[in-house]
Amino acid sequence: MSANVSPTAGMQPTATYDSPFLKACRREPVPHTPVWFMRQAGRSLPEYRKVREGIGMLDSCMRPELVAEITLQPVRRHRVDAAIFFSDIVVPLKAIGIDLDIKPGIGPVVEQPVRTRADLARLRDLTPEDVSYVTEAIGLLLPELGSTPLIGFAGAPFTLASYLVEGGPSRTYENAKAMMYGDPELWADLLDRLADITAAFLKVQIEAGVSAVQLFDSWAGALAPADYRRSVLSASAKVFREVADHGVPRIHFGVGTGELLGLMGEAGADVVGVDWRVPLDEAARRVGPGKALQGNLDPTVLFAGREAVEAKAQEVLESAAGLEGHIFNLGHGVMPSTEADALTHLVEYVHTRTAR
Ligand SMILES: Cc1c2[nH]c(c1CCC(=O)O)Cc1[nH]c(c(CCC(=O)O)c1C)Cc1[nH]c(c(CCC(=O)O)c1C)Cc1[nH]c(c(C)c1CCC(=O)O)C2
Repeated sequence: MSANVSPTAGMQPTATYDSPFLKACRREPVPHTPVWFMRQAGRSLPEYRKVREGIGMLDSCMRPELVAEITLQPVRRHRVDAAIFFSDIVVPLKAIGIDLDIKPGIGPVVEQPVRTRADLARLRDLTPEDVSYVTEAIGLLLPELGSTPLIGFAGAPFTLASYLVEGGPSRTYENAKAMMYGDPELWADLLDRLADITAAFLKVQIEAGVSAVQLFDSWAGALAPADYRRSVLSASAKVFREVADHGVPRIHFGVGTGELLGLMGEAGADVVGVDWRVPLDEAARRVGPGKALQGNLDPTVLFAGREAVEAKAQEVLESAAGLEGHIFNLGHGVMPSTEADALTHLVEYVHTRTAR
């Protein structure tokens, strides 16, 4: 049984359930604004670079002890309010047999892109046995984390499709969008398959004991709102619906999604992640009532020195002052060359400034 089942499910609240991060997700009062960073585990940490030496990215995701160690590193060093499970959005695709790799400095590369109806057959259902190393790693992590919540995650159908159809990272998504505009039926079936795989992957993590889940639709900002509504929203909404009755908060995040925030709210998450382009008070108006917000310091601010970091963090806190439920984060992932100490200081700063 997971350590953070809601009291409405008949369980006693636990220290994890009462953590600032989970309280903020539920829009309850918090002792201080909780902080965590997307990509907090990664190349910004010398201890990460050390343990990853000579081990490929995907290989490292399949070694439970290494996954647990890497997940814990930023919690120990920065005292963030949540851990994020060390994995990657393409892990479930690899686990069902898609021939792909994560190339250093490039990202996920798919050997044979998905372009035709026949290619869909390669996307079989994901079973818990396909990712037993994930369940095992979460089992190792929970006792080590104590009351610090663990966030599970998956890639959203559109972002996964962008890698599968393009065959790798893209700036224009021309092949993916060509399928979306040119063969809407095939596109809908592809996104529906990916929604099932994503929901299954999130359920594995929830059953293993994660306290919250985040759906990364990192590249959804490439879409016009009308196309997002017509061709993407229902697949992401299906993922949120599938995990709705598990009692863990669901976070929805994308980059460059200012014009999509209302629709992302409609997709059904409890918390919406916002990048740095839209101030949080304006984001709250766009997302609509009843949802917490997560964000949104520009990750490049961390290169500008302490004074600038504090001033810009203060701006984020001020624009969040009227919100019910704010989780402090960056507007996108930590950049690899970020000074680790700048992140530690930022956590301390937000905790001190918001202590109530
Ligand atoms: C788009 C996307 C991917 N992966 C992910 C996303 C969505 C988040 C986002 O928008 O950034 C999600 C992801 N990938 C990773 C995490 C770990 C958890 C954390 O946030 O700390 C998470 C949440 C580890 C990783 N995933 C990857 C790394 C870097 C590889 C390494 O350290 O060797 C890490 C730490 C590889 C990866 N994987 C992907 C990219 C673009 C890259 C970068 C390639 C590179 O710059 O080398 C695909």
